[in-house]
Amino acid sequence: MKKKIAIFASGAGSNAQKLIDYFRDHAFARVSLIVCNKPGAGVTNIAGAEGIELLLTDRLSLQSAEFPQKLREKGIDFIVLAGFLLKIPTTLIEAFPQHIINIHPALLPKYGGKGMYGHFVHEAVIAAKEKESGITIHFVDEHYDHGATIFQTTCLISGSDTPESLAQKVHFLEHQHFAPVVERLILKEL
Ligand SMILES: Nc1nc2c(c(=O)[nH]1)N[C@@H](CN(C=O)c1ccc(C(=O)N[C@@H](CCC(=O)O)C(=O)O)cc1)CN2
Ligand SMILES: NCC(=O)N[C@@H]1O[C@H](COP(=O)([O-])[O-])[C@@H](O)[C@H]1O
Repeated sequence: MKKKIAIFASGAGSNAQKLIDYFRDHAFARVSLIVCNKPGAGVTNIAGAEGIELLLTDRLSLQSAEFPQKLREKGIDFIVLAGFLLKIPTTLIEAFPQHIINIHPALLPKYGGKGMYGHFVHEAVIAAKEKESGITIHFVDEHYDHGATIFQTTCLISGSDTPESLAQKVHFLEHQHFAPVVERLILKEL
């Protein structure tokens, strides 16, 4: 039986699309659910185009005692956060211990925590005149961007880089590395 991946996303969904493409016809895993808290977000259109079940949620529903059971009933094995902007509650973390991972568009522990998402991250990195940035893939714990690091890789920042050009460099790294890292985690438990 293939492992079932649920992608949690709130935005455009470029990482979700890369994960879906990577695990299409994959030997031992597939993306079977997309969870989103923003009706109309780009990722909801990807769910429709790909014929993948979409579960719309909100802060209250996510925190309900029923939510983890809902995912279990759908046979979800792994939860992958790809630009999801709500805090994952301990109820869900305890229901999926070491099976919830997140990608952050910077080199944690710097530039993480509440308020550090999307363009806010790249603006802070550029404002600090950092010489490099990158991505961090980590397990999710009850705090933002605090769980154990699984993978990190970097990109150089030039003097002419803007938050927008840095975002493009970081997206390139995300699209290259996220799916293979997810695959290696799943492979470990087969
Ligand atoms: N328990 C955890 N939940 C989540 C984590 C995590 O590490 N532990 N990672 C985030 C993703 N993320 C950074 O990688 C992140 C997302 C959002 C925020 C944030 O400040 N959100 C705002 C609300 C934004 C909105 O609703 O538009 C807030 O909490 O006020 C910080 C970091 C996903 N969940
Ligand atoms: N702190 C969380 C955070 O900032 N996540 C970031 O949101 C973007 C989502 O892009 P996408 O919707 O195109 O995949 C990605 O760059 C991801 O690292």
